[in-house]
Amino acid sequence: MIEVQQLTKRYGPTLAVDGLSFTVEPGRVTGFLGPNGAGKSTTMRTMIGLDRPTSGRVLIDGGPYARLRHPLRQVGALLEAGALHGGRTARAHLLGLARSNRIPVRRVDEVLDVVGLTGVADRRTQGFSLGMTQRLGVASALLGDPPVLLMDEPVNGLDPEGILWIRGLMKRLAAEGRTVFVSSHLMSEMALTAEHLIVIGRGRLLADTSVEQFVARNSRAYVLVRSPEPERMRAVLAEAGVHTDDGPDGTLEAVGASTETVGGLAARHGVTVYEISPRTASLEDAFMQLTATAADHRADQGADEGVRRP
Ligand SMILES: Nc1ncnc2c1ncn2[C@@H]1O[C@H](COP(=O)(O)OP(=O)(O)OP(=O)(O)O)[C@@H](O)[C@H]1O
Repeated sequence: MIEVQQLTKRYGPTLAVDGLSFTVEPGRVTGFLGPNGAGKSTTMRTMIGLDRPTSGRVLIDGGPYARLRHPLRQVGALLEAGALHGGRTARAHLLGLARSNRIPVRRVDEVLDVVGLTGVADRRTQGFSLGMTQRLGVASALLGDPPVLLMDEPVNGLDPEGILWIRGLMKRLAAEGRTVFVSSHLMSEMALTAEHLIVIGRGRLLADTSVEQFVARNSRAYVLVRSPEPERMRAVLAEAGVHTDDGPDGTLEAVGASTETVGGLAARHGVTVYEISPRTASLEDAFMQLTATAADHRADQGADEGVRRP
């Protein structure tokens, strides 16, 4: 379990993380979402002691990271791809980590197998593609068989096969009872991988919710109506108790009605329509809306303005 308690991190005038509190539970993948610059990487770095909080704290399984006796056996982290010593082979890199962290060396072959790098284990990493480097990063994170895993944008740079692989891996690790905390700036990616979501903007908590609830609340279904007489159409729909919002290019969005209802009403009242089509707002739209007021550019702004609460 990871407990973030009133975490604040300031870099000079920039408030990167602003009084953030949430808990990451074991046994499920928790997605950590926010637009660029929201404070995700900073939060994750403070979790493993790479950044010191300005105030507040993070507890990993009840204690601060600095006090963990065998950090690599308690927390595995994939934070920056590419931070490798290029002259070494993948196997040598993992053996070095295993030895310095008192991890049995047999784990090296096990994790190479898990990430699919057995065939290139004795090649120097400087020739590795981004995808292979990312896989080696995952192998390093898994080396100590840790109960807590942190991954910062793990699908970045991966091809479609690599993306499927990492999604499956994260779900498997969570199903084994581990705490799996994964950041992304893509809602659609998290909807496919995570069970729970922590959404932040400008360093503040915007939502702490199950993916199911987020989808149910935010996948707004409506019928798009294109008509040369939109105001008549709006009046007819209103009389039937159907609320309309303005859509793009003079269209109407009939909320919560079926295409049959809208088409039937138009025919009965002789309103000309060119298009009646069912639509669903995408999760990405919902995420953008949630975080819109919390976009970056905060260095010169008051920290309290414009942030929506869940
Ligand atoms: N070492 C640093 N020095 C100064 N400012 C920093 C530093 N690290 C991060 N910041 C600033 O803190 C804010 C949060 O950055 P952070 O990288 O944590 O966001 P993020 O959500 O991970 O974004 P991204 O998705 O772009 O990685 C940004 O305004 C960033 O410019």
